[in-house]
Amino acid sequence: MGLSLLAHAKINLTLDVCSRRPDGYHEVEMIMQQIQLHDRLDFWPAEKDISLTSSGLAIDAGEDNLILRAARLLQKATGERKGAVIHLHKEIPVAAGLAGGSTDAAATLVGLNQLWSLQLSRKQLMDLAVQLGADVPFCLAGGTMLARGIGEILEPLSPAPSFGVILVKPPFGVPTAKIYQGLNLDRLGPRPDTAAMVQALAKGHLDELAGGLCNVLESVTLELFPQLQTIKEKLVQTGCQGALMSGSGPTVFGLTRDKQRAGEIASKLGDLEGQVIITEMKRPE
Ligand SMILES: C[C@@](CO)(OP(=O)(O)O)[C@H](O)COP(=O)(O)OP(=O)(O)OC[C@H]1O[C@@H](n2ccc(N)nc2=O)[C@H](O)[C@@H]1O
Ligand SMILES: Nc1ncnc2c1ncn2[C@@H]1O[C@H](COP(=O)(O)OP(=O)(O)O)[C@@H](O)[C@H]1O
Repeated sequence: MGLSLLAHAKINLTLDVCSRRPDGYHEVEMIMQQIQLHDRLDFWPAEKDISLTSSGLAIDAGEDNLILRAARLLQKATGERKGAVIHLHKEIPVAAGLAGGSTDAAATLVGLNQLWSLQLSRKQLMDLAVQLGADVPFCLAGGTMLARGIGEILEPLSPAPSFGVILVKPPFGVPTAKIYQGLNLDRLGPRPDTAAMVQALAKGHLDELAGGLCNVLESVTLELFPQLQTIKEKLVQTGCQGALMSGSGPTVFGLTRDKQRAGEIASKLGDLEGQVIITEMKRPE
C-alpha cells in the first residue's frame, strides 16, 4: 500500500536578522505561516532502490533533489535498507522564497518514517530536518510559528485566521545564500516589531498584521530587483491590506480578509510580470 502527503508552502510575516555566525549562517527571528498552496508526494514500497519522478512545475529530480537527500539521510541515520518509489507533483514555484524544497524534504521524512515503519519520534525527525536546511524544521512542524536560531528553534503562535493570500512570483529565482551574503548588518533599514506582530496574531486583526509586515532581506533583494517594489505597491493599490516579500524572495505576497477577496483583487492586477497564485493561510487540522 502507498501513501500520499500534502507538503505546504510558507510565507514569512516578519523576518529579522540578529547576527552572522562563524559558519556563515545567520541568527534570525521570524514569524512563519503555512499557506494552503502545496505539492503532493506519493510513496510506494520498493525492494531496495529509491526512485523519484515528478509532474507539474519543472524540477530537477536528480540526486540533489531535497526529497532524495532526505531519503538518504533517513537511511543513513537508521540503517534502513528498504527502497521506495516516490512521485512529486510540484505546484509550489521553485527558488521562490516559499520553502518548496524544504516542505518536500519534511514530507519525505514523515512519509518514509511511516512507509518503512521506522517509528522515529518527532524530536528525532526534527534533528534530521535541520541537517537538510534551516526551513525544514518549520515545514515539519507547520502552522504559525516564531522561529529563532537559524530557523530551527520553534515556538507555536496563535494560528492566523484564514486570511486570503495573493502570491506574485516573478519569472526568475533567487539564491538564498546570495541574499544573506549581501546583507549589511549595520544598515538593515526598518526592523520588524515581532512582539507587536505576535499580539496582532493573538487578536486575529488583519489590519494590525498587515501593518506590521516587515522583512529585512528586502533591503538586498529589492535593491537587486526593483520591480518587486512595483509589485508590492500594485498589490496594495488594488486592495490588499499589506504586502511583503517572502523569505529571500522573489515572491511577493499580499494579504486580504479571505480567499474570495484575494480572487477579486487578483483579477484587477492587470499586467504584472510573474505568476499570480490565489491561496489562503492554512488553518490547523
Ligand atoms: C530566507 C528563508 C526564510 O524563511 O527562506 P527562503 O527564502 O529560503 O524560503 C530561510 O531563512 C532560508 O532557509 P533555507 O532555504 O532552508 O536555508 P538553507 O538551505 O539551510 O541555507 C541556504 C543558505 O542560506 C544562508 N542562510 C540560511 C538560513 C539562515 N538562517 N542563515 C543563512 O545565512 C546560508 O548561506 C545557507 O548556506
Ligand atoms: N523538491 C524540491 N523542490 C524545489 N526545489 C528543490 C527541491 N529539491 C532541491 N531543490 C533546489 O532547492 C533550491 C531552493 O528551492 P526552494 O526550496 O523551492 O526555494 P526557497 O529556498 O527559496 O524557498 C533550488 O535551487 C532548487 O533547485
